[in-house]
Amino acid sequence: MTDSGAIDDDSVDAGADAEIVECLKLDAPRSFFLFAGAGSGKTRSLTEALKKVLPEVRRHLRLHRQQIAVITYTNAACDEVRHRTEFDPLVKVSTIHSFVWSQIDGYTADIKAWLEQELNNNIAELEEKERKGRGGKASLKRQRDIRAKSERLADLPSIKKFTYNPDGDNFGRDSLNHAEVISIGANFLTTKPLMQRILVNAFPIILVDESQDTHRPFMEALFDVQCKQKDKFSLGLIGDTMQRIYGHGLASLGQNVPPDWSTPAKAMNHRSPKRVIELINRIREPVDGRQQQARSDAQEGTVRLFIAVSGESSTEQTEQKLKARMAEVTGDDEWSNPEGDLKVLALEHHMTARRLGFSELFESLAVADRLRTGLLDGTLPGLRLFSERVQPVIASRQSGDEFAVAVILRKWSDLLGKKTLFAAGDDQTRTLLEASAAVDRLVELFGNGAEPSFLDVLHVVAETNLFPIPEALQPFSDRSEAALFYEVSAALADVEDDDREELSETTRAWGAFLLTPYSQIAAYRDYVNGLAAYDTHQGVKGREFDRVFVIVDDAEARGFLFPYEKLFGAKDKSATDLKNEQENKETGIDRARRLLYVTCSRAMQSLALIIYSEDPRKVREYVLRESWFEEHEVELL
Ligand SMILES: Nc1ncnc2c1ncn2[C@@H]1O[C@H](COP(=O)(O)OP(=O)(O)OP(=O)(O)O)[C@@H](O)[C@H]1O
Repeated sequence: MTDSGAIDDDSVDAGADAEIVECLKLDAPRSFFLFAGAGSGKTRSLTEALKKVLPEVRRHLRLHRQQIAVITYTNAACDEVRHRTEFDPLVKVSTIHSFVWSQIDGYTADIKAWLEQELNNNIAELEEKERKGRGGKASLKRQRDIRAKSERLADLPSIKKFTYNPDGDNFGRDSLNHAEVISIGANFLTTKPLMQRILVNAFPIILVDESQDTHRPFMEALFDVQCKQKDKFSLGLIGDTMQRIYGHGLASLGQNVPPDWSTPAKAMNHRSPKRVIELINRIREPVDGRQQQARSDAQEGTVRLFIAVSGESSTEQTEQKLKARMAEVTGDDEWSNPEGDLKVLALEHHMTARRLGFSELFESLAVADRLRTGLLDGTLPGLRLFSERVQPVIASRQSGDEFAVAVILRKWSDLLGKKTLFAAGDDQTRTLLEASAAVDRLVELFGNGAEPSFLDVLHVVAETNLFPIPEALQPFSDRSEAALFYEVSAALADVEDDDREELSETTRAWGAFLLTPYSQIAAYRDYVNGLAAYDTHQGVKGREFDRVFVIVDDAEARGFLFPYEKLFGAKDKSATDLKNEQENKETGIDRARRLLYVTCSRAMQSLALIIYSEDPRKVREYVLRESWFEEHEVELL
């Protein structure tokens, strides 16, 4: 080892990779548990092991029509593993939800039986609570739930096949929700020996990446399968308990690893510079004492903690100044370059929306539960009309790129659809001119510095038939602004039963959205397409960036799940925290510490944190006492 804590031999963990390859022998399979810190190359170990093993097992897998299953946390992680394993068809890479659905899809009668029992149990529980409980809001909610579940129960016999979309919302009569799919998969695997055999015959090796956050019931089912089928099956769990940031993970993972499992270990961090590794080691130390070493060629790196008074300073201005300050202390201009390669992380989406300038758009739609997932992943048709059709066509016309205008219109506009062009026969020129004039009308909306609302834009699209209007927006396409207010408030006033209430919530959300400035669409589009410099603390799990700027502001985050102020010593622990600590139960402070570990460990070169605190001095004292930072690395604003 060198003086600075770096290890001379960067291949010190090669033994772990060899151990994993050994486990994946089909004639003598062994399960393994690879749990190692951030940036230790876990994903890389997984893909390298696959590359080594595939040539040896290819013939066997083909002959027995088998595959190796890799379960990852996000679709992006799936793409990464597929890419790294060169899209080998013998490796089935999927997210947990799509994997489980692929196992249970088609077992309609069994799903019906499960759901019938589940609904009956739920209804009985609710009725019992209703008998014991008092009236008021909770009772009304229980009654609504009982009605909805009873209706679903009554509908069951007529369902021919269940539907499920692993990547979206599932609200249809015959659809299953995400939690149900996981529970059904876990239940079938533990209670139906045939399902276990089918699984193991299809996938003699299952590797689960980010297993610390993989859904508890399914993890327990996999342990059960492994225990019963260990001579034919290898289960590989990869992850880091310190990076468990979602409530649905199996908290006890890693505590009772069966003695016949292999437990390869990795000690090196290949991602971060020495100073960042020192910091994340300090943050981790009280949890499990695991410490990482830097590579021999690791840079020194820079970390800074800025502390501001919460609620007092304009965050945008403060953060701009701090980026400039980081450029100064690191000598790296990318920090202050507005187009620079920098990732800014805030806890909640509304915090990033505010900083990127699409707060009104975001807040108006985020209130509706049914719209939230689509809002965050950019799949709401009502928004895509603007983000994927209107916005690009206006930008192309404004920049004089007529080729791009034509491509967008051909792809999305009914005016240039095959049917319309065919019907126009020899008169196609007129149709083309009509479409072009419609685009002109859109562009005119922005003349003389005007700032149209989404409703103004929707009106032009509807009047010109430029693009089809998504269902959610159809009720508004011929409403004036005044009528829209009336429409939305009328829908609200008419709340009576469950369905109406849900409908009115979405209607109100779309109505409020349409009244917000259209100019916010560009920033929103960049954000959901991953092109913005901002992301959330949870959203960057598994990823890495040269420069990372972490924003911590409990007041702005509005939540209670990650109380950073308590973690940083600015606020005292509550009586419940102390009681939980005594009973060895998880506290919010534990959760905040793990999330902080995840965000800080993304940095490949330099890292800045800004904490907006009610008591900056206490924060400073705490981080110095805990040796997270040195004096010169902490700046009070
Ligand atoms: N043996 C190695 N030699 C050189 N670079 C490596 C090695 N292993 C991993 N890396 C690099 O280190 C970085 C982190 O690797 P990887 O993303 O696989 O880590 P991880 O353990 O999955 O991280 P995390 O848990 O923090 O998401 C990547 O840039 C990867 O290419």
